[in-house]
Amino acid sequence: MTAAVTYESIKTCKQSGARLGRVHTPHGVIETPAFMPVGTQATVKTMSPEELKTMDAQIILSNTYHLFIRPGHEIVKDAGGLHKFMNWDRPILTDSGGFQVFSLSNMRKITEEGVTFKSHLNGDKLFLSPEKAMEIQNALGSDIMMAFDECPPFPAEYEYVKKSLERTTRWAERCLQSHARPQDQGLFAIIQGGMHEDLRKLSAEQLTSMDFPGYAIGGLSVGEPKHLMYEVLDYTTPLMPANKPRYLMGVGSPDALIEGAIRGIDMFDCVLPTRIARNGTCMTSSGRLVIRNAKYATDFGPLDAKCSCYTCTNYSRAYIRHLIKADETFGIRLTTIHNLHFLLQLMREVREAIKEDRLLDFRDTFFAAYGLNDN
Ligand SMILES: CCOC(=O)Nc1nc2cc3nc(NC)[nH]c3cc2c(=O)[nH]1
Repeated sequence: MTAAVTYESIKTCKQSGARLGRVHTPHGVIETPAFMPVGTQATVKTMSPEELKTMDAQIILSNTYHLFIRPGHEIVKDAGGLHKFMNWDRPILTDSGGFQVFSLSNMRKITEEGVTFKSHLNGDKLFLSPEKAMEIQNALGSDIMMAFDECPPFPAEYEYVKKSLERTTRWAERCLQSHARPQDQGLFAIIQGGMHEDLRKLSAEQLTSMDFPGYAIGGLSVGEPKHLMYEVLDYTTPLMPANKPRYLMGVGSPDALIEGAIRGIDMFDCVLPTRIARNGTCMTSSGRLVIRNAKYATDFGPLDAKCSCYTCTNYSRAYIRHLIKADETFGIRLTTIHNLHFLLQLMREVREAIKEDRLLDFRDTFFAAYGLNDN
């Protein structure tokens, strides 16, 4: 049976553990390492699909939990699936809903069967299980689905993390069993194990023995210091199959994207660029810029003189500051366009640096300009 999602290795960087690849999916190819803009409720907030294509977003992420709660996966199915519903014909990855339940819902009860929780919208009592998460993602018709997992809190007791990862493995097995359309949808498993090397190894061994088309690293970017996240990556990515995509969940600051790519990660997602854009914080090549700052009131230059995005080509800091202060939606659109373009452009430059075996040099240059040289 042809797998819906396959990984093509193009080259590895001679200077680091980074690699260039292509992820082939039913809705197109993704050049990796790649950043995935997050479209939680079937939209990357304030962006049209055409604008996302203009900045060459290759794949977007949407949330199973949110679409299950509203409008309901049956409606999306009746619309012809998520691609049709949101008019996006490139790849879509949907998460399993696990993380949202743990991070959004206040009341929840975890059992072997699944998770009972209250809707964060109206308090309705709801239930998610591996089988339910697969039913929803099948209805959405995403190209890459995530196995239903538990992301342990940080910090968490060793014994809790061990029991949790073993249940995540049993849940992954149940996802495989209930996968209705493996020929149309790739199912990625999620490696857990907290900040413990032996538990990460245990989780990786259990999951890679089940031969999923791709693997994610979960349980990170949950409040741990960045050096700890990099340490976990140092000993976890080598445990992952080299011929399958490696996806690091919830990671998206510029420095973490570069450090993750250096450690062999292929795919990233994060709400950061779109979330901080909504309060007027912009990523620029010389660090973060908070546009509300009074000093930009008469600054008629672009957000970033080195940026070629629609926002930097046509509008000034003064104008964008005015719109954000006036709570004008167009202001949020302009900062969102810029932040997404910034990260997508960064990944293009990372791929170029890998091609030329100079990713560590690129990191040093980028960090010096971005103000992250902490060595
Ligand atoms: C995106 C796929 O998500 C899942 O299905 N489970 C899952 N999601 C996570 C999302 C995360 N976001 C962050 N930081 C912002 N850390 C995350 C961890 C997980 C996870 O372990 N498991």
